[in-house]
Amino acid sequence: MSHPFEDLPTTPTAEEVIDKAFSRAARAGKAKTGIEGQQSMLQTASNIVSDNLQNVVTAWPDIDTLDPFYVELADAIITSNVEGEGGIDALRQHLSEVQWASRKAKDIHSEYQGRMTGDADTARKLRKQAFARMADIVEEVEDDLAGISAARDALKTLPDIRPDEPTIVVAGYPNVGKSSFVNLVTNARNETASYPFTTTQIRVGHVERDRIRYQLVDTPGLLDRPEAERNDIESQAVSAVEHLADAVLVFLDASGNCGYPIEVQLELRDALEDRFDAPVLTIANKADLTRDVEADHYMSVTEGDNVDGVLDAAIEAVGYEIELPFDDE
Ligand SMILES: Nc1nc2c(ncn2[C@@H]2O[C@H](COP(=O)(O)OP(=O)(O)OP(=O)(O)O)[C@@H](O)[C@H]2O)c(=O)[nH]1
Repeated sequence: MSHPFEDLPTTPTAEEVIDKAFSRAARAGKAKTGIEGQQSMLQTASNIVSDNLQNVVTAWPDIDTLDPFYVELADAIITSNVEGEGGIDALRQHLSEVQWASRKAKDIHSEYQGRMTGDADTARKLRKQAFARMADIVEEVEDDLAGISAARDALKTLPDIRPDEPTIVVAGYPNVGKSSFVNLVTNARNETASYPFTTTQIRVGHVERDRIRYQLVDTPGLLDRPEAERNDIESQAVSAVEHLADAVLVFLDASGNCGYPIEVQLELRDALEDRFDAPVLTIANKADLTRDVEADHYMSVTEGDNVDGVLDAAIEAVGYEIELPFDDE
């Protein structure tokens, strides 16, 4: 399984839908003459419009049944990446408008089909009228299709984050060694995925212990600054990450090499401790340079000192256990 927005197909524009419908209809019309030709054109155009619009809607996962992590993250991503778009509520509205247009194309067909009797000329006139109305309907949802398309593009490259997988979130100020740690323990630089989140990315790596896969999430630009400096979108992204975390590692760099005094790093740690329900462990990294700070664990990623110990502690804090069958007996 991957994330729910990965396989979304490209969204057609209103113009593409209309062009496709009318050119297919013209072809269908050539195969038959008289009234039948006109009826066949109408049937084809209506089917193409209705099906193409319906496909746009059904390609999306049911937002109401998505994990709250995805809903919140998608909302933040659409709001921050798609100009003028009002997040997931606007997306919902776009989808329901397109659904409406799909039904309307079918209605126009049934309305005109019955009337297209009599002579071929009248049938042609009615067919043209029906086409004009169908084109109007599709044009009416032009902005909705554009909105859906933009949301799809923004969400497609979401990293493969799995809300159901036990998750260790790595936090701390920039340059304290978060990505060095994630890259080392997940032992696969290329496994980390990036998501351009305004100025921010989310990096994900995986590690397996006792046949359980853990995901390590590093959110540079997000959990590495005081709450007060975050804008609304970023706060929302943080709350998405809150849903996700089963344990949090806050990295400190007491050497000050990272460029932030230890006091402000400790303030961030305290704020994260307050904010997250999951256990928060304080990790003093760069212990090869100094151990002059109180912490739960000391580590040097570059020296490979106690890196496994920290990972073990995180996994223990997650406390995830597989339920074995027959455990009760
Ligand atoms: N001496 C020492 N240097 C370290 C250690 N861990 C990381 N560094 C160095 O610290 C610098 C920053 O490390 P990163 O892993 O990029 O830090 P980060 O927290 O991921 O930084 P951002 O990507 O900005 O969020 C790099 O030059 C690392 O080589 C350590 O244990 N000891």
